[in-house]
Formats: sequence, C-alpha cells, structure tokens
Amino acid sequence: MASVTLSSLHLQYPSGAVGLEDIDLTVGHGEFVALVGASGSGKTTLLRTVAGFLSPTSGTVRLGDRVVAGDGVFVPAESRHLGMVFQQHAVWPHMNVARNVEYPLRRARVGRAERTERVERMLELVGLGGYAKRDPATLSGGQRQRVALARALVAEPSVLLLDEALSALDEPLRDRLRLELQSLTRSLGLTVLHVTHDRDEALALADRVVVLDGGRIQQIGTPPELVSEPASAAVARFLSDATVVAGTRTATGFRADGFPVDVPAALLSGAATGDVEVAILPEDVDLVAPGPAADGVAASAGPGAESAVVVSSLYGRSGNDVILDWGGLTLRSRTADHRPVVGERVGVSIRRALVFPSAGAAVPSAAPAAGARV
Ligand SMILES: Nc1ncnc2c1ncn2[C@@H]1O[C@H](COP(=O)(O)OP(=O)(O)OP(=O)(O)O)[C@@H](O)[C@H]1O
Repeated sequence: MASVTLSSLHLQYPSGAVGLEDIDLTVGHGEFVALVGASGSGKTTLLRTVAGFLSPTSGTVRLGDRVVAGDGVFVPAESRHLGMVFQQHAVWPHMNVARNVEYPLRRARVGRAERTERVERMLELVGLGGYAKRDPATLSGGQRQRVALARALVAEPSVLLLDEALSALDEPLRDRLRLELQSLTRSLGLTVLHVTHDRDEALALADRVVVLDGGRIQQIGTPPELVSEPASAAVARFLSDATVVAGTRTATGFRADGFPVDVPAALLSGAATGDVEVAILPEDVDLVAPGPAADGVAASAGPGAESAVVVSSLYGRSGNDVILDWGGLTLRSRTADHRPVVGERVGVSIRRALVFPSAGAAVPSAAPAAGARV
C-alpha cells in the first residue's frame, strides 16, 4: 500500500526555527493531497521530510507499513522510491530528453532495451512521443515540466511529491497541465502530495487539502468542506479572502470592536460567544442600494455609516471582486449582478457571518452549524 503516514512529527532546524509541529496526517493509497499555507508555513519542510532530505526531530514517517524516518530509522531519499517534481531547474540541460528521463533507470541498472522501452512509453504518456532526441533548451517550459514528470514516474514510484511543480508555467498551459496531471495520477493510481501556493489549484486538483500555518496543520478537508466550513477565521481568510473582524457576541448578535459593525444573531453561524472573531465570506456580502439597513439585514451602525465606499472593483468570471471601506473596515464582496465603480457609495447587506473564538483562544472542536454551508 502506497500510503504516507506522518505521526507526531516535529522538525526544528539547527537555527532553532520550527519547521513542523505536531503533524499527524495520513495520505491514503491513490489519494491526491495538496498542502497550502502562507509563505513560511512549513509546506516545503513537510514535503522534504517525506522525501528524505530532512530528518524529523521526533515522530515518524511511514510509507505504507514501512517506517522510513523516526524510531531510530532513517532511510535516505534515494531508497524511498518516490517520484519528485520541483518548480524549475528540474531538467538537466546537457542531456537530451530521453537521457533525462532514463536517468533513474540507469541508476537502478535497468538494461538498455528495457530502458528504451520504458522511456518511450513514459514520453507517450506525458504527451512527448517523438521528443526523445530533443535538446531540453529547444522545449517550452511546459514541455520541460513534462520531461521532469516523465523522469519522476519512469521508475514507477507509488508516491509522487510535487513542489510547486506547475507554478512557473503561464496560463493557459498551467491549466492544461493541471488537467493532465490529474488524469495521469488517477490512471496510474498514484498517491500524491502536492505543495502549492495557489489556493485555486489546490482546491481544483486535490481530494483533500491540508492548510498549514506556523508548521502546524490548521485544517484538513475536502475542497467543499474547507470552503464552506473553515475551522478558523484564519483558514477562511487564507482560503476564501474572508474579512475577519474581532468583537463581542451577545444574545442579540455581534458587535465589532473599533468598527461600527453589527450583525444580528439570526445571521451568525457557529457556537462561540463572548470575545469572538467573525469571518465574512465575500460571497455572503451583497451590495444593495445605499440607505438605512432593512430589517434582518446586517449593516454598519451609526448615523451616515449605512453605506460603504468602493475602494476597488475588479471584473471576475465568477463574480466581481469588490473591496469596500465600510466605516473603516475593509470588506470584500463577490457579486455577480452589479459591478460598482471606484468611489461609488453602496449599501451593504450581509447574509451570513461565521463566528469563531477569538484568535489565541482554543480552536473550536466543531465546525459551524450545518446550515452554514455556502
Ligand atoms: N534551512 C532552513 N534553516 C532554518 N530555517 C528554515 C530552513 N528552511 C525553512 N526554514 C524555516 O522553517 C519554516 C517553514 O519553512 P518552509 O520553507 O517549509 O515554508 P513554506 O510554507 O514552504 O514557504 P514558501 O511558500 O515561502 O516556500 C519557516 O519559518 C522558515 O523560515
């Protein structure tokens, strides 16, 4: 079984910097898991620990049933039988395409006839049939990444590690390679760990997404779970550009600290009370005609503050991306119907706000109420 299991994994760099803390994660056989998080959150450290380039300070890494790191064991990278693709510099410029792809087979002392046959098959698979003799310098960026992918897969690894493997490519090539990567890894039954800084790519490709912050796992879930039931305000902000605002929740609703923002109780989702923070997803912010708020609609309080000013307004296929100054609070809205212009005054109507204990308090054990799904 080509599963990857990380148990109580810690990694501290010699400088004292914490790379990973208390990581428990199982990537199932044939599962595609994406790792996302802000810069410095530990994505690369986690991938390199699985690869065998870094040794954990404590905890274990298992591939299938085999411990490859921890418990006094350390299996070096070349003996872990993993495929790896990095962002760039992955293809050796002094070797032609076939020599690049066959390199792992040469190392494994596979005979010439079998090497040739497997390299040809692999090049066909990644859409580079007929490119065997080409100099990598004559290939496009996307073709070079396919060579790197073919080389990662030629030795038939059961686990594929991708570190920003598509990030250096331009759209729409990147989009096409995403689709190809998904069908290829599915058809080969590969277990994949994919590090990306691109949230949309992670949500589009992965069976499950892991959100890291400060070396810790903040949340693991399917893409719809993460989008509709973020475990914290920070996850909602990172994945969905939610506006996060701190304040107090009482029986009647939420009142923000320092901003003239009230949200009635009926529109709040989540159990936390007292000092809380709310996350307002852009999809839950509607723009309406400016004026006093209607009943049951959240609005900023105070004279003259019912409306917000449009700070930026960008067209987007799945809705316009509008940033508002709402009584001093920067609020994001995604709205399909009306695209306001910068400087315009608009009314704000919030359909839902997710409530979490304030940052620093314990992470909620339960997801927001079932009715909170977007
Ligand atoms: N070689 C190193 N020596 C000391 N600290 C390191 C080293 N590599 C990474 N770190 C630290 O470990 C933490 C995690 O870094 P890591 O590179 O894993 O993050 P990342 O999520 O991959 O970031 P990015 O998206 O910028 O690549 C950071 O605080 C980083 O500064």
